[in-house]
Amino acid sequence: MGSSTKEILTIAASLAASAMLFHTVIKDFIPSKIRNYIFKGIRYLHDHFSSELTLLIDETDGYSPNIVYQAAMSYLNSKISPSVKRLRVSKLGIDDIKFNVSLDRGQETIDVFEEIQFRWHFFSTQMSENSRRSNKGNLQIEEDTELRCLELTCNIKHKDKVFDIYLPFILDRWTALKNKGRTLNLFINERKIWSPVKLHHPATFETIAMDMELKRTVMEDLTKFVQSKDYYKSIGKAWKRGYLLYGPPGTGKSSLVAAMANFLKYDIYDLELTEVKNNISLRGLLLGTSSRSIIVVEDIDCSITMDKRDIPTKESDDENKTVTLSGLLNFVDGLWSSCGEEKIIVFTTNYKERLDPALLRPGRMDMHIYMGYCSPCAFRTFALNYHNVDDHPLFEEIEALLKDTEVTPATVAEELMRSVDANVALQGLLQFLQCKISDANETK
Ligand SMILES: Nc1ncnc2c1ncn2[C@@H]1O[C@H](COP(=O)(O)OP(=O)(O)OP(=O)(O)O)[C@@H](O)[C@H]1O
Ligand SMILES: [Mg+2]
Repeated sequence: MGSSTKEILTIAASLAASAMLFHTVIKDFIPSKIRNYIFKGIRYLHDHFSSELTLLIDETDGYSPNIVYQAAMSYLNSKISPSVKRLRVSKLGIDDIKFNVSLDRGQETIDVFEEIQFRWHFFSTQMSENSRRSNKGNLQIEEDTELRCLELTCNIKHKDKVFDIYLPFILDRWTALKNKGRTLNLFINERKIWSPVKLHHPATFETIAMDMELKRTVMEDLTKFVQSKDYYKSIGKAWKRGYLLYGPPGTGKSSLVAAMANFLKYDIYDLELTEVKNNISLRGLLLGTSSRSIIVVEDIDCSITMDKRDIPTKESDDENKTVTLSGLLNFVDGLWSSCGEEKIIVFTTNYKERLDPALLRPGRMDMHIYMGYCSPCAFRTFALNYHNVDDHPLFEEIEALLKDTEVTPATVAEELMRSVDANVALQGLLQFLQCKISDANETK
């Protein structure tokens, strides 16, 4: 190629690039139809003359999270170039030494890897779903959805390196980080998309105060589950396990879910059913959960109307209007979960007796775990964890009172935290229990 031709191409490419920049500037002033028309022309010019390779990495691949996107986001957070002018900053716990810094939408950063320059651009588009129709012609969803995307650009001559070295490197790094347990995520459903936040729940099986035998059974059950891939395959069942945690408020059900996640190094998907519009959205969300995760539906008795599971006269109508128990149970039975592996589903409730029998049927939830009022054994766990005390003259009296009254572990924990001095804290708990019992006797 002659040098003048090269110059022309360079000028054309930079003109196209400036025009693309122009596009972002004019987007507030020109109607979207005209803007898209102009933009298509500009993009054609740019792609035609440019020697750049551009990869678009969407946050989701259909319904499933795109792990290339997740890995790249995690990688970029540690690679933000000093010239970036808009950053998102967060800190989850006051004890966290570092700030979590990430790119804001619309920002670009440069990463140099093996002397090759890679340009990353983080942006999002608003997809209006007004016009999305099901194959039966029904309007499915009327809301806007934000689609987040990363754009990776480099010289086209590095195409092989991008696919053979750079992206695998980013993915390996992410897998290593995840396995170290540093990046457990808690996903929360916002409309039809899962949003991750870092899971920083300190609960572990050591800190959970519950019957020792039951604790051991749960831990063994989980350990057996993760080692049973071949077993599930051989019996033709989806590799998943269901737990129903029930008991009064403040007995540690949510804490146990966090302990399970920390024990297995699994992410948690906290499924808020009241945020889900219909079975179609529910299906999308469930398909969007990744393997090695715990899906939790808290207070299942409140979040789904039990009688909604009756088969509707027009099933498609019902699918569009509401979330039904049958929609959820289809998943529990493995119809959709067979798309992913190694999943645990947990339902929690304060009122097991209010649950639909369909949910309690043998074989549906593999284990029913009762989280009850504070037992002497649970109290000893708290005393050890909070005050490093495994024996004390007041233990006998406290344990005798705990057998006579119903106090939640949350209340006992609160009483024991009132003082850093073990003697004072235990004395306080004793007085609290004595008052509670004498109040109860008076009202009889
Ligand atoms: N069994 C327990 N072991 C350890 N800590 C507990 C236990 N139960 C309660 N706690 C403490 O009490 C707090 C509340 O407990 P948690 O939220 O797990 O209860 P829950 O059973 O999920 O309540 P709810 O039914 O209201 O959701 C926790 O932050 C934890 O510190
Ligand atoms: Mg809870």
